[in-house]
Amino acid sequence: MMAHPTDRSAVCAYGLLLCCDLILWVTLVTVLLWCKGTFILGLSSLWAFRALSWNLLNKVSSVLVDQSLQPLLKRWMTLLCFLPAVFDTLRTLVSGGVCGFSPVPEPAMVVLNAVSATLVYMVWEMAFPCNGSKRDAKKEKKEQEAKALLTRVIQYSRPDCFHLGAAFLFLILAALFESCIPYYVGKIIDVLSGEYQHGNFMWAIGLMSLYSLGSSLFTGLRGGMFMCSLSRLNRRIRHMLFQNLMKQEINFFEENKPGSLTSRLVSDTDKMGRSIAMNVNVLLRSLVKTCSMLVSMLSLSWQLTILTCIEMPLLALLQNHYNTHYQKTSRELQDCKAEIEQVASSAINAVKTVRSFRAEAQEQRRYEEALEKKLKVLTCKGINSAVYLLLRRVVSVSLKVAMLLLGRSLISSGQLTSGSLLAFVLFQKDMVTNMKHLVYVYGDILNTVWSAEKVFQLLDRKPKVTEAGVLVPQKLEGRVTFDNVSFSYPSRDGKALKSVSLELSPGKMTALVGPSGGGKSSCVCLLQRFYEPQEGEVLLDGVPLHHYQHQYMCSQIATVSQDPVLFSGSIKHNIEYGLHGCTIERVKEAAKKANIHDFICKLDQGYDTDVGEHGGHLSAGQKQCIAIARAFIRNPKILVLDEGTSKLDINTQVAVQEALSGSAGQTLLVVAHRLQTIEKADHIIYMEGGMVMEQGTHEQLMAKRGRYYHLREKLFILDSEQQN
Ligand SMILES: Nc1ncnc2c1ncn2[C@@H]1O[C@H](COP(=O)(O)OP(=O)(O)OP(=O)(O)O)[C@@H](O)[C@H]1O
Repeated sequence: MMAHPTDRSAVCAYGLLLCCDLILWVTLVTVLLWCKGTFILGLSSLWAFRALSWNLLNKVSSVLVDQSLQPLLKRWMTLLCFLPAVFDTLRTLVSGGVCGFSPVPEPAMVVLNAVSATLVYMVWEMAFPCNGSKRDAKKEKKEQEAKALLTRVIQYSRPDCFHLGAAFLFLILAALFESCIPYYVGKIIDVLSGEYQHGNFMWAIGLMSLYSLGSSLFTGLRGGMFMCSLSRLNRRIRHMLFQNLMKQEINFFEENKPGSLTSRLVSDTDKMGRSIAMNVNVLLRSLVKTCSMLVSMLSLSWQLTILTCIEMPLLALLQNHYNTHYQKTSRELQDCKAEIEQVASSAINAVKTVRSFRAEAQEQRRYEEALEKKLKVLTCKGINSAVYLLLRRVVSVSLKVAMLLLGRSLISSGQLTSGSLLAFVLFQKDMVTNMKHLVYVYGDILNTVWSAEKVFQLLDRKPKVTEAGVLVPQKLEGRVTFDNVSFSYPSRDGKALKSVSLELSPGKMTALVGPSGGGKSSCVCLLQRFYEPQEGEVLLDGVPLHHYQHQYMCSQIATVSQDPVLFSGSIKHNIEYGLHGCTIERVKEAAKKANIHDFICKLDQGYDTDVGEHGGHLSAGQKQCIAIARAFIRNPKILVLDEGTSKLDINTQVAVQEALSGSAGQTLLVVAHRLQTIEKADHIIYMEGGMVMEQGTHEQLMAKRGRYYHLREKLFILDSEQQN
C-alpha cells in the first residue's frame, strides 16, 4: 500500500529533498560568485542545471526514501526542479529582461519556488490523485467506474460531433476575445490618467468594444450549439431507454415502481446530459481562458501573478472538503425526489381507492414525511454551502488586500501603471474562478456522471424472458397445451401452479373455475408469455410459445380482463389500439359485436369521444365492452376472457355470447367466478391451490358431486340469499 502525501514519512522525505535542493542552489550561487561573471546562468544553463538537480534528487530519494513514497515524490520533485526554468522562459518570452533565476538566482525566488511548487503539487494531488498514493480501494474503483461511464456518455455524443466541434470552436474564440477586454480597460485608464491623447483613447475604446462584441457573439453561438447537441443526445438516450423498457418482462415492472422508472426516464437522462455537457463546456472555456490570462498577467507583473497563484491551492482545499459533502447530499436528494414522486403518483393514480378507504390522511402523512426528509437534506446542504462560501470569501478578500498593497508599492517604484493594476485586478478576478473550475470541474464531471449510471443500468438490462422466436405459420389451428407446468412468481417463494396439464381445443369453449388464488389468472399470464414457467412447457399447436414471433403471437391471442386498461384518447383509438391502418368500418363492426355501438353513437363526438385517463369517463361495464371490441377487431385465433364479461349487464352478456359463438374455429378460454356463465362450456377445468382438481363437462362434474358441485351449491345458496 502506498503512502498519503500528508503522512509523516512523506513530510520528512519532502524536508530531506528540500534541503538537498537548497544545497544545490547554494553551490550554484557560490560557483557563479567565484567565476565573477565569466560564467552566467543563461536560460539553457538554467534548464540544464534543473535537469541535473532533478536527476540528483531522484537518486537521493531512491537511496534514502521508502519505495512507497516514490510515486508521490516524483511529481513534487518535477515541479520543484522545473518551475524556475518554466517561469524564466515564460518571462523572457513575454517581457524579456531580467528574470528571477537567471543570470543569478535571487534567494527570495528560490524560497518562493519551493512554496509555489508545494502548493501546485497539493492542488495537483487533490484534483488528480497519484495512482500510487494510499487511497480507499472502494473510492478508486468508483472513480474508475465513473471514468468508464464518462467515456460511454462521450461515445453516445458521437453523432453530434459536428455540433460539438462548432461549439468548441466558438468557445475558444469567445474565451480568447473575453480575455482581451481587461487589458484594454487598463489601457483606457492609463490614457485617461496620463497625458490625454484622443487617438489612443478612441483606439483603445474601439478595440475593447470589438472584443466585447466578438466575445458576446461567440458566447451566444457556443451556447446555442451546446444546447442543440445536448437536446439531440437527450432525445437519443430517452428513445433508447424507452425502447429497452418496453422489452422488459412484466416482473420488472412489478419490482420497479412507475414513479422511479419515469424519474429515470425524465429527470436522470436530462441531468446526465446537462451536467456533463455543462462541465465539459466549463472545463474547456476555463482552460483556454486560464492560459491566455496567465500570459497577459505575467506580461503585466510577475510578482502579482505569483501572489494570485497562491489563492488557488487554498480555495482548492476548501472546495475539496465541500465537494465530498456535496456529492453525498446530492445523492440523498436524488433519492428523496424519486420517493416524493413515487408517493404522489401512487396516491393520485389510485385516488378512488384512497378515498374509498378514507386513507387520505395516511397518504398525506406519507407525502409529508417524504417532504420532511427532503427538507432535512436541503437544510444540511444549505448550511454546508453557506460555511463554504464564507470561508472562500475570507481567503479571497485577504489575498486581494495583499495584492493591492503589493500593487501600490510596485506603482510607487514605477514598475506598474495604475491602468495595468486595474487590468490585473480584472484579470485576477476571472483567473481565480477559471483556475478553480479547471481543477475541480473534472472531479465534478466524475460526480455528476453518476446520474448516467442509473440510466445505463436500465439501458443495459436484458429482459429475463427467452427472446421471442421467428415462427410465423401460415395456418394456426389454435390448440393450446399446458404440459406439466409448474410456475412460481419471481417475487414469491411458493408455487402458483403445480404440475398443471390441460388442453384448450380449437372451436371449443374451455372454462377455468375455482376459488380465489387457485391459479386461473396465472395460467392466462403464462399463455400471454408475461412470465416463463420454471418447469414444463406451454405449447401452441405443439410448439413452445417462445418459438413464435412476438407480433404474430399478439395478433393470434387476445385477452379481455376484469379491469381492462384503456388509454387516454378516443374510443376509436382504444378499439384499434396496436393495429395500423384500421378502417372506421372495422372499428364499428367490432363495437357492434361487443354491443357498445349504440352507446357510442349517442355520444356527442361518437367514436372520437375521449375516454379520459385510464378510461375514467366510462363505467366499468362500458370499459369492458370496449376491451371486448378491441379483442374482436383482431379476430384472434385464441380469445381469453379473464372475468372479461363480469361487469356486463345481462343483455350485453347475451349479445357477446352470441358474437362469440359465431366465430367458428376460435379457441375460447373463459375464467369465471359466476358459474352460470360457463355452464354451456365444452370443457370445464376446476383449479385449486395451483393444481387441476377436476375436469369435464358441466353435467359430468355435477354428476361427480366433487369440488365443482360443492362450489356451485355454495354459490347457488349465496345467490338465493342475495335475491331474498
Ligand atoms: N403478480 C404476482 N406476484 C406474486 N404472486 C402472485 C401474483 N399474482 C398472483 N400471485 C399469487 O399466485 C397465486 C395464484 O394466483 P392467481 O391470480 O393465478 O389466482 P386466481 O385463481 O386467478 O385467483 P382469482 O380468482 O382471485 O383471480 C396466488 O397465491 C396469488 O397470491
